[in-house]
Amino acid sequence: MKALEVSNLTKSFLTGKEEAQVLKGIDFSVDKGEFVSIMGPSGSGKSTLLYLLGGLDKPTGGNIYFEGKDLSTVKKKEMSKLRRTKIGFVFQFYNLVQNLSVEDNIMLPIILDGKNPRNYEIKLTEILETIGLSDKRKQTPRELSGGQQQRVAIARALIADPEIIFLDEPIGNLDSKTGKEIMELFRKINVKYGKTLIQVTHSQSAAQYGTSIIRLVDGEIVEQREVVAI
Ligand SMILES: Nc1ncnc2c1ncn2[C@@H]1O[C@H](COP(=O)(O)OP(=O)(O)OP(=O)(O)O)[C@@H](O)[C@H]1O
Repeated sequence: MKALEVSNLTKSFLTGKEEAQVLKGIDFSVDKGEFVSIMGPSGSGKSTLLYLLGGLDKPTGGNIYFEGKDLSTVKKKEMSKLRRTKIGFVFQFYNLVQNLSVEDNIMLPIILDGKNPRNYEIKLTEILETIGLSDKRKQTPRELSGGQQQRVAIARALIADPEIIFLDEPIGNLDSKTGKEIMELFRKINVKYGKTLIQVTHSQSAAQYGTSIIRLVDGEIVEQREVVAI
């Protein structure tokens, strides 16, 4: 079963009178349970592609099928619901709410979805254990290291049990040892929990944790290959 299918996807931005075509007809698909890394030079369109796939922005042309559903037919309200329930995001700079505790940050998608956080207590405890922050649940983000803050962001992405998680340079702000630990955690989330992951990364070693690599150059896919375990 396909998690995502993309067909002839294009995206242009208008800056002043100039129209810049950033994505020039992208085609690929992602199976459920895959861990795809999108790589390529700065400005090649990686983040733009990730935001389109995650429904954070709209394409200029082409189609994105999310579990077979054409996103262009999904209304705004339904799209927000889809993002809250089926999609998780992890960003380079964590995007945590500074004055909320670790557990409240993690519960945010549940509260925003109008659900009762009490029903998620057991899940929260399990996730805190998985990410290794059971003893930090009452602390606030500024009391945590960068790696710990990224773990909280990962927990927040997991709490609603999404189908697919998008990662935008998830270890771009971390030292190499911490980055490795975070990548191990993503591998576990992929293999043990069967989540589909799509990451944008500049790091060849981070890409090696995935199952396949898509290389973008100047808004086009120039290479698509399986990751061979070394
Ligand atoms: N909202 C926007 N308005 C205008 N131009 C944009 C917008 N977003 C992105 N671009 C342009 O699209 C191009 C691709 O940007 P994008 O951020 O997708 O690249 P990237 O491959 O992720 O780069 P990096 O590795 O540096 O993050 C760039 O030239 C950028 O200036």
